[in-house]
Amino acid sequence: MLNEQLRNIVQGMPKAELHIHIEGSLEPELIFALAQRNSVSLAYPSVEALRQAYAFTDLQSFLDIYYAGASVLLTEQDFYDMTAAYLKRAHADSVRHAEIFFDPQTHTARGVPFETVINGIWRACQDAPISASLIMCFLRHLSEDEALDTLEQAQPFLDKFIGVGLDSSEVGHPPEKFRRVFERARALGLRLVAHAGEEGPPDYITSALEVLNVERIDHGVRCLEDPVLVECIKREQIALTVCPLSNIKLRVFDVMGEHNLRKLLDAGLKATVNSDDPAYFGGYINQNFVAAFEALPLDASHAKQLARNSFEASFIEPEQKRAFLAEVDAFFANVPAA
Ligand code: HPA
Ligand SMILES: [Zn+2]
Repeated sequence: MLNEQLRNIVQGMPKAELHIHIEGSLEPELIFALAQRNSVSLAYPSVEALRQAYAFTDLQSFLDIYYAGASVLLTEQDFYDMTAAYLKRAHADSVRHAEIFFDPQTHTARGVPFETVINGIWRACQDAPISASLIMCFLRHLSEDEALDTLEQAQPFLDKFIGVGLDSSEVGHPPEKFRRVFERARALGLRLVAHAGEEGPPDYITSALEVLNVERIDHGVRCLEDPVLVECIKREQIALTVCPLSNIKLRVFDVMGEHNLRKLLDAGLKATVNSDDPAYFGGYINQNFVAAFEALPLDASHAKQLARNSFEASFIEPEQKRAFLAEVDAFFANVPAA
């Protein structure tokens, strides 16, 4: 059991969340409520039955259920309600700022208009108790032409999102498949991130950096297999948005005690802790901190480092960033061991 002082520290410290798929925050109860509201029929008879299906063996087995869950989202209000619920939950976890992924192709493929998706999510961010911005992800199992088409559809909404990312099935869909669309996004002034090195090999991290020019790597835990890559990530101060509970549920590591979060920090890498898909992986951001700190040799000094990393790695304006970092330092001023 985590001692009470350390638990209070990780729960109360100001933090940013940089790796959260908004569709992955859709709780089974809300899936059922939206299915009823929209007269959508579900393959599961009850909330409990749906929750029982959340036994994953790898990334793909999760994605199949995650896309099925998202099928209840039809109206702007649905997207608003889902996002507002996450933001309220994040606020309770002392999250001051969130950079939220959304997957428009999951919805446009079902006939939901692009503007319905982005307007609902964006409006909830405007009404939120915390600072929040959006990152539009391309589904890597689809073609680059489809990603280019999505970026085209997004052009009238460039004031509503700050960057683009790459998610969904990793192995067999290397970053270089999306070179042109990332080049185009960069020319539009968008920030760039990509999932790499979750299930995929360290080479995918290298090509996300070298071919796509991403500024942050989502997951990236497999980087430790390649010492040259580790040196590069360290030199360039590339942040890794690590998701401990996700990595256990999707069997990237067998048990939390084998997670490499402490090793990433010891290697001097700017690792952060995030929830990925909290409704599916058994916990929001603070539960990720608690689970990792319970199983690994991490103390108050690591908590402070992780809180600072989360703001340093964020895409907020420098002045706001300095203010958040000062808030972290003030919080830890009363913690002797930090
Ligand atoms: O963890 C993830 N990996 C890849 N794609 C995803 N889409 C939602 N969550 C994930
Ligand atoms: Zn993810």
